[in-house]
Amino acid sequence: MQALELRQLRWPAAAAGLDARARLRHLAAGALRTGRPLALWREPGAEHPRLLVARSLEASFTGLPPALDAQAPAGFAFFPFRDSDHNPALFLPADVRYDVAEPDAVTVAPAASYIVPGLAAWLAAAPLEHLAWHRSPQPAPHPATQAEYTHLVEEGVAAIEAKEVVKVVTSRAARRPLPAGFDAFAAFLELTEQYPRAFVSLVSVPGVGTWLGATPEVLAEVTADGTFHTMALAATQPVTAEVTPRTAIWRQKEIEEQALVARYIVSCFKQLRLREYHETGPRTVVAGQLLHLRTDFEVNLRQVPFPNLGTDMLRLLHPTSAVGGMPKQAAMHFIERHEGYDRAYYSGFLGPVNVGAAGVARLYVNLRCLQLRDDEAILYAGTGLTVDSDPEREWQETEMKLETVATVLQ
Ligand SMILES: C=C(O[C@@H]1C=C(C(=O)O)C=C[C@H]1O)C(=O)O
Repeated sequence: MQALELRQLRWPAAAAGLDARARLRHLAAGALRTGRPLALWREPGAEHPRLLVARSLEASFTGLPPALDAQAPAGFAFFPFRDSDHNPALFLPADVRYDVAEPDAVTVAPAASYIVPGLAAWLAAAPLEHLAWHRSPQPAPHPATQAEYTHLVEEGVAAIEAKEVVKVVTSRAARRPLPAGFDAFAAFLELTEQYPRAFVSLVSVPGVGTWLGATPEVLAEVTADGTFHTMALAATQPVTAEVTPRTAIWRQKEIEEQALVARYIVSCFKQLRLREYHETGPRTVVAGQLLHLRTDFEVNLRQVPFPNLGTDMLRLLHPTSAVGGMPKQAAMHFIERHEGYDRAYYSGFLGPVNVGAAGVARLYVNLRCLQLRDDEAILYAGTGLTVDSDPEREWQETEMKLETVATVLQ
């Protein structure tokens, strides 16, 4: 039904000289200029990026995590680690869509028909050189020194020893200067080239800020063939000449850490009384320059009496024990008391719901990301702790994770 109401705008003759990526950039520039939220993303394995522009910030505020079913509104979810006034939960309605795979059309939803005249004029306007990305009005978070992070890890290990938590994921922010002439749009395209298997995104929202990242972690997916998918991703080591997915050896600590995440997912299925899931793994997978252990969970939605499984699982899963810990509430409490900075949208989740096709949703954990500020970027990374964690190693692990997105700052 929805498709019938969508309106297609054609690019005018004036835009004939712009290729699809230049058009993508031009549409993003228009959204920024008119103060609208936008999301650019490239799904793992997909050739082309997509763009979604919401008609307004007000229309993008939301409460509950999105519903993952074919009848739910189409849009792009952008959720913080923890909701707050500074970091609102957002669902950008799919008011304007552009898919580089269909370079000649721009699709406009009925709710945004009032912006059609302005948009049509913009399509014919000359492209801008410089894009003014939305900025967060919040102060930059405190970047932890190695001594501070060591202390945090020690406190985490002590909390595990005291049986306050079984696992906790600590994290930190790091500040890096932006190279001269840094262009976030070009950086987004660079990440899509460098990490073909990651979910690469650039989200910019007025009053909220601009985030760029390349994440390896699916939170909740519903695909066109009616499959629900989630994963337990944890444990980290660098790829080297000797250590590849085929040869990697994992320590007991890492195996246990990942198993806890997998067990948490199974406990969510149990809570919903679902038994018919397929579990594959754990396997060693590559994410950029890093290796992780991953277990995949799949449910054939056509064979189980759970029409809302995707929606229910999303609400149970976030924040997963891969970014918070276990038990969930105790780990969240530890993080709030000890971490000493605002994670904002790092380790939240993001992704499209019903955008490419109705009934298809792809939500990812927002990892390996940075927040863009006036002349610097804030990078974020965390590590899952267990009773055997060594602060020096955990620091090194955050350094390696920061490098994934830092490649665009060189
Ligand atoms: C927390 C992060 O990553 C998560 C934690 C991991 C770990 O502790 O080994 C591995 C993958 C992710 O689930 C991050 O990238 O910041």
